[in-house]
Amino acid sequence: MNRLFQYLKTRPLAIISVAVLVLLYLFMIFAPFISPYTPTRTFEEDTFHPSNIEITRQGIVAREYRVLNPITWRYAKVKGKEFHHKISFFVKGEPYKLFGLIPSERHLFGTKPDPRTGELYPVFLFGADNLGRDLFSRMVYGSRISLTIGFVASAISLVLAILLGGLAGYYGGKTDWAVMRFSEFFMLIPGLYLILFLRSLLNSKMDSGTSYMIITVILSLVGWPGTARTLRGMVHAIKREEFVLDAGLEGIPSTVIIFAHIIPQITSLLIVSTTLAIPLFIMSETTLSYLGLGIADPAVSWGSLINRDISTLSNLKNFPWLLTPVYLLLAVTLAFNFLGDALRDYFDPYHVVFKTWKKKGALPAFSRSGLSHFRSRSIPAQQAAPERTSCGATAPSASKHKSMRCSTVSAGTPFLSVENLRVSFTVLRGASQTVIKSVRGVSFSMNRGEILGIVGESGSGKSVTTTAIPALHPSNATVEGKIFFDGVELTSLSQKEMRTYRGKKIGLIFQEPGRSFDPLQNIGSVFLETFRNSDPKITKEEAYKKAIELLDEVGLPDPASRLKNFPHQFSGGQLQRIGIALSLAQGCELLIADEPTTALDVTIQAQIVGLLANLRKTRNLSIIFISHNIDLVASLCDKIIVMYGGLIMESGTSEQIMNHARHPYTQALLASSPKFGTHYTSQKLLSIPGRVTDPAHPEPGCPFEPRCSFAKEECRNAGSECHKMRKG
Ligand SMILES: Nc1ncnc2c1ncn2[C@@H]1O[C@H](COP(=O)(O)OP(=O)(O)OP(=O)(O)O)[C@@H](O)[C@H]1O
Repeated sequence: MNRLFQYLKTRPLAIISVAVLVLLYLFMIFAPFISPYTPTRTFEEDTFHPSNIEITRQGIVAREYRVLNPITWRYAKVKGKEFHHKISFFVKGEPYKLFGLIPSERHLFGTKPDPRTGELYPVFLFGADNLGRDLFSRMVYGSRISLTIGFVASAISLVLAILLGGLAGYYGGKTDWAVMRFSEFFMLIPGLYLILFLRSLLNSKMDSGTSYMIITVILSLVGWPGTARTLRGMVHAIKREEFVLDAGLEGIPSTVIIFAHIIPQITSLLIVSTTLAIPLFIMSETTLSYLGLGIADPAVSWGSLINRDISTLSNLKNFPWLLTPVYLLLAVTLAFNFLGDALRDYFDPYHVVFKTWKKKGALPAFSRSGLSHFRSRSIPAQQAAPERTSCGATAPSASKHKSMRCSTVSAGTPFLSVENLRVSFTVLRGASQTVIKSVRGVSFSMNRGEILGIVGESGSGKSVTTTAIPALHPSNATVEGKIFFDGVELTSLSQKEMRTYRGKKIGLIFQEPGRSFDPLQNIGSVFLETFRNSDPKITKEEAYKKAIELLDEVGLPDPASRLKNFPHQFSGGQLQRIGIALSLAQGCELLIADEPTTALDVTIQAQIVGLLANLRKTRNLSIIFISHNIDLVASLCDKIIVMYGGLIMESGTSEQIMNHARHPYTQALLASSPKFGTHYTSQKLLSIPGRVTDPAHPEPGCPFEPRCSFAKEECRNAGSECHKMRKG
């Protein structure tokens, strides 16, 4: 709150707006005390009386105007000082009950009884209306309806918008369809006509309380669809963000995901739409009241004041003070808009305001309980003193699985072994279901501390193969085969058991690191939550110290000062480093790097590759490195797998693949890769002819056969082994 106040101090218009609104709401709460009279009190002799307050040498006085000009029939000043009535504060006046409870007769200001006549001369701060009622008192009382109706109606419509828009965006499908059609019904008719239509359906003679309730409900019903549709679009987009998908895969309940991950992303939108909706609702109520369909007598609202007091143009010309409620409405609308603008900027971390804050060293921290992406959820297993079992299990939870399944583990067992992996997806193509056979029997293994490269054209099945290891496949996927990780067969684990591995022992980094981070969470708090998940008692200082060490290890310059920064304040390469550091913070043993350098320029690519190579050396980290760039893969990896059409075409050490490639597909890949130092004029860059195989209709034999210049009849038959390779 203090931070918000500090920020608002840098926005003078917002501060003025807050002051105006606070004042108005105070006036509303203390209306009977602030206003000299009740809104229905009439002074029959003073119809259309102008403001009569003057500042003289004697102080603030109410001047008598009770001389009518016989030509204009307007009041004229009565000359002479005896016609002044001194205005006093906390004077006795009409009795009332403050908050309906505390009886009192004191009013903020007024005149004292005339010593000669004992009469109370009326005070008109803004003048009087056609029945001689004090306009100021009526405006103060009118604010009770106008200001609350805006709040209540916008609160109801906001709740409706969050519920319906949120449900539609999050669940999609039939829910989305139903909510959208329902909202369209309300949006088809222009707002004002709809309000008038709904109002006209109801009884025109209602008491004040009923008319207040009815109007609030009508305004809420008309107000929700716009916000709901915007919310639906945002929720729909956010739920596809990696940090939200990851949370879902970790088994976090939908309600937690909605409230911890999604709602915070749309807070700024909600705040802005609420602050903008309030004046809109106030105006709508005013319009209704102006048209005589609003708040019923004897209650007053600003709208009803405008209706009754300025309903004829001659009134406006002769008695301009009757326009005061209009000016007030304008002021309130502007105040809400300025405040809404400032709040939107405060809650938007992308806004330039953060630069100013950074300079002052007072960056606002957006701590969001429960917010994190999947990297930030667990125990740094390596740091948490691993307990070794006879089978070599390293974490306590892993040892449980180990005890069940380690009978197959022997001394020479590879760290990771994938056996005959098949992954297919059932999708709708047109009206019929199609099975996409993305991975069709892939086997490979790697040792601890090894770096394995996977190359192949787009769609060859590299990502599907590797995301199957931590079971990151969607619900329409069917996975067959076995995956042994450190002796534990992963495909037999339940989702709950899998969480011990996914994002923890098995870390992942992707092509676009920015998408794995919650944009509203600064890096320091991401690390803090990561460490707190495993050690709830860890202090902020300890967590930050560890985070700084890790960030230093991955080569982020000046890590201590960067903890306060948000994801958008880092470059792609820096975010990739942070992602790696977060994986390490959770005790990652196998890092799957899916095209981690594709979105980076060559200098940064080289730095990230250097970092991975270094981590393998210092931490004995095992890495699977996926890339289209076969030269880059060869520079980093011990072994390379070449994939195409969901199959391994060829595998071997980097040296074998680069210098003695035997499969025509590998040779074609190498030929189509530009060589460093070669000018395009001296070496023609080749492309592989033909179209990439369709995984919905895979070839029975070698998938490369239709594009291969060495293809023979036998390549079309069952079996994918290349005849060139068979010949040795
Ligand atoms: N969820 C899914 N539903 C249907 N098909 C999918 C799904 N995910 C992947 N595929 C298909 O599986 C095949 C292999 O995809 P994969 O992402 O593994 O390719 P890739 O080799 O990693 O390509 P890239 O280099 O472009 O990332 C592609 O044809 C892809 O369209």
